[in-house]
Amino acid sequence: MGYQHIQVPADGTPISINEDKSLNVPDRPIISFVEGDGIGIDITPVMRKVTDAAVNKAYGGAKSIAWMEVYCGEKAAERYEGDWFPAETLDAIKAYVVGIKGPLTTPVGGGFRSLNVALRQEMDLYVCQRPVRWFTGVPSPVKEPQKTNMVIFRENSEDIYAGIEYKADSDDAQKVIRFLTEEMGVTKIRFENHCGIGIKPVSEEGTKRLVRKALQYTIDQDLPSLTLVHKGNIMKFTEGAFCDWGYELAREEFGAELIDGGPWCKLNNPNTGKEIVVKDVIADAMLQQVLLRPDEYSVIATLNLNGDYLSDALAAQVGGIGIAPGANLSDTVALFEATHGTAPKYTGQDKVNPGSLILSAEMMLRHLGWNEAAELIVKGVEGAIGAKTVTYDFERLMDGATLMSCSAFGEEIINHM
Ligand SMILES: NC(=O)C1=CN([C@@H]2O[C@H](COP(=O)(O)OP(=O)(O)OC[C@H]3O[C@@H](n4cnc5c(N)ncnc54)[C@H](OP(=O)(O)O)[C@@H]3O)[C@@H](O)[C@H]2O)C=CC1
Ligand SMILES: O=C(O)CCC(=O)C(=O)O
Ligand SMILES: [Mg+2]
Repeated sequence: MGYQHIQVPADGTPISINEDKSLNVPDRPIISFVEGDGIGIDITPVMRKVTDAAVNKAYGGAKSIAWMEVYCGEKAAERYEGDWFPAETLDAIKAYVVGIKGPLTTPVGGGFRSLNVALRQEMDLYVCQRPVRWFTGVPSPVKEPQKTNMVIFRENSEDIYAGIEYKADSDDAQKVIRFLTEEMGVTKIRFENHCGIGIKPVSEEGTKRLVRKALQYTIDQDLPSLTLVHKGNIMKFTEGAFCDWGYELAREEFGAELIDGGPWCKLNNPNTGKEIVVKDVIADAMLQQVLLRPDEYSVIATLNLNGDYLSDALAAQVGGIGIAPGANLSDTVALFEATHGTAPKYTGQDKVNPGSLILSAEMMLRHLGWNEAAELIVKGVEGAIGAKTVTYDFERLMDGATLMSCSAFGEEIINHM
């Protein structure tokens, strides 16, 4: 395939997708990566080095990754005459099936829309999966961080996050406001003048495909519960519908039965026979529940914006967004990325924690079925933290720790594999 700026590694082989949607992973798969803006320049090379070291150690050279750089954000704009989101980047990520990305900048209040959200939408990466677990020794603001062990399934394509919004005073905003007031009988827009408008689409199909993935994951990983997190008491036909459709799916597709007349329900794991409870919690209450009673929650399915808030909040409980990994998934394509952003004040200082992106690569290795290499990454991270050789974010909260740069922390991880 001829690309303008993307160099396809001649010695790699593309991953292909089997009819049942499983992956056909060659011994030297081509994996696309976006370096990312801001601290992307610091963490992405470290992630690649650690990943290569884990793969090499696990398979003694029999397997390796052929990295293929693709461009998005500032680095794309430099190469593609100001185009921040080149079409060939999308084509390549899709064509090569599995990729990993550093964070990308999004201006607040104006400028272009989020490139991160655009990547998810363009490839219909409808699941944002963000595991939250504590690594022994990581400084945490809670007393018992080991009790926090959850996996967030955040709907990644709909909600207010989809970016359908109109600027105050624009013709579009005024048109929507006129439609609402004149044709829909809306009387509750408090200030119609100088009023921005956002739209919150939440569909049955969008909800069910997300909850289906979350419940299947709960079954596959033999976990005790799935919690639907929503603000359905206030936003009844969007967040409330998300909750209703989630329960409906559990009952109709997974055979869940009501507990005490519902709406909570339960099913037996078809693989292990263990009980799985499907429950719901309203989003504001959930933010205090996860702090006070974290061990009562396991898998979480939630809408896009709630999932965004919840993932940073939960990450803080287990040590911060320096070690908060994630994956954006469709039924075929997977694009792994950290939970955090570009942390611009630290750009190029070789300072920040590369852990989030490294643990995103760990998820990627499991996605490829390369579990031995993934285990080595976990071992390396645990070892480096256990030895208290850590980056500034942990060092400032740990007694007796040795401050490591971003790249030196990567080396420590490799030394502990
Ligand atoms: N998926 C993506 O690409 C995302 C992109 N963004 C974008 O990133 C930009 C900056 O957003 P901002 O709100 O500042 O959020 P960030 O997540 O970039 O940073 C917020 C703070 O989190 C801490 N932090 C972040 N990354 C790390 C790390 N690797 N190691 C240690 N600490 C870290 C730092 O805290 P401290 O100051 O305490 O050291 C930092 O100041 C925005 O343009 C935003 O839109 C945001 C989130 C996701
Ligand atoms: O796209 C962005 O700039 C922010 C996205 C974000 O915060 C997230 O996905 O967690
Ligand atoms: Mg976020």
